[in-house]
Amino acid sequence: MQDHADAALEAPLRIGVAGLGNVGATLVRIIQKDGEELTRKLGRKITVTAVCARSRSRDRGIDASNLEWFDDPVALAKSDSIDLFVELIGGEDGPALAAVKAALEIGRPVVTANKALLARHGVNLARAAEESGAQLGFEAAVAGGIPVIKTLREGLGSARIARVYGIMNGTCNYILTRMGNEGISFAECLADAQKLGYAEADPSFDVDGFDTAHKLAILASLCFGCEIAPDEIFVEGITSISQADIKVAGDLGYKIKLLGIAQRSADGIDQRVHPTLVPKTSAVAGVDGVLNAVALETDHVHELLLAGPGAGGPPTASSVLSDILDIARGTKVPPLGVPVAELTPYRRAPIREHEGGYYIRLNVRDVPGAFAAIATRMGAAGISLESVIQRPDLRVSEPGVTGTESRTVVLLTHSTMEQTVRDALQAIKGDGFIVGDPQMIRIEQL
Ligand SMILES: NC(=O)C1=CN([C@@H]2O[C@H](COP(=O)(O)OP(=O)(O)OC[C@H]3O[C@@H](n4cnc5c(N)ncnc54)[C@H](O)[C@@H]3O)[C@@H](O)[C@H]2O)C=CC1
Ligand SMILES: N[C@@H](CC=O)C(=O)O
Ligand code: NA
Repeated sequence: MQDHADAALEAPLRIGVAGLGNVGATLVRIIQKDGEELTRKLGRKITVTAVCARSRSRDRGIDASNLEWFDDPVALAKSDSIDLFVELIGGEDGPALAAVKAALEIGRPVVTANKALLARHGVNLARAAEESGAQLGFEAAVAGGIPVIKTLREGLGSARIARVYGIMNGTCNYILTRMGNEGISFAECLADAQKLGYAEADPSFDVDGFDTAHKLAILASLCFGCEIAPDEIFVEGITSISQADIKVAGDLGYKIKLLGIAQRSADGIDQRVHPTLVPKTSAVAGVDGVLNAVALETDHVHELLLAGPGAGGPPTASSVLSDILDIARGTKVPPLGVPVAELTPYRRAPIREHEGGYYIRLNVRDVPGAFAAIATRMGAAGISLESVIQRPDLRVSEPGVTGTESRTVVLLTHSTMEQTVRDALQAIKGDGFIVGDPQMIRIEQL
């Protein structure tokens, strides 16, 4: 009791928030609404005293009457009128970078949800934080509301992690889930994800896989103690996934998820992001809609799966708030789990050919000899097929081809080297028996 009474006498923690969009405005609303309860929990008052936003007149559902307004995020970051700076502008460079750097350089704690910024500049920002003794929190940057950064920095601090994988983009998971469950088009699902505040300002970061890659690069650094290396990641997005793929995969016992996977090997670290067929019985297959899941395979606790909301204003703002509370409590942790000098240079595992099963969808011309030619190419490459399915009911339109000229054929391969599959498909395409490009999706037996 006495401790709390003493702590209540501490000066309030004055927070400055730059960026009052979806996450920023939600954060301010939550702190304004729950302020008294937070103060009771913490034994110290926390309050948003200053903000920086593009428009002063927009109604964001917040009480702006006592807020100091800044037009320049760097001026806010450096202002003596705040104790902690929150960056919710977004973007890997520009004002977000300038403001975060400015705050850290003067020893001011920073909380950000900006994974693009951290993937690109995380090591330098962690170094700046270390040099000035400032704390840098970014729980919201990876898997929205799931406390995965805290788990890695604190809970699993001593574990050796062999592999981290998961669903790390709420927008893509939401799109794939609704396309599958409701048969809605990709474009309509994306528009809804945007309306719900899940998507990035530029949604191509979501659907082309780069947002997942940013998060994976940050996770890989925390898991493996290496530098952050977003450019070393193989990235494939979900824009080529059709209703037909989701339907056939479902009939074969799989769901399609956009996974990020980072794996330690004797030669380095392998990181990849791509749509993946996962068995319906796997834990990640049950993670639908805007939910994310991160699986951590460790030496002692084996597999740990953390699941929860991956995007949206309230869960993201709640992760920002939990970083704020940690900083208010005086928790001190190196941003990347270890001092920057301890990070090992990122070493990409040599282009080890990916080996696994493949889902291949072809639009096969309705002419004699087509199937025999495909089977011959597969056999010659030594690719063993688990199943071959003809789906005349499912047509994937290709420019210039009417429905009756081709039929959808799906092949599932047994474990094969990726290059072998690619070469065989190239040869099949060269034979002229298929229309358009083959669809190829990796299968993971999780
Ligand atoms: N929306 C989500 O579910 C999640 C978002 N994030 C990250 O949180 C950050 C914010 O995301 P959202 O709120 O969704 O984006 P948003 O686009 O809704 O909000 C960003 C706001 O910053 C403002 N802004 C731009 N330049 C500015 C400047 N120079 N000064 C002041 N304000 C400026 C924009 O006008 C906008 O209102 C991004 O880094 C995003 O990647 C992270 C996890 C989840
Ligand atoms: N656009 C992102 C937001 C959270 O990081 C997503 O959809 O996951
Ligand atoms: Na998180």
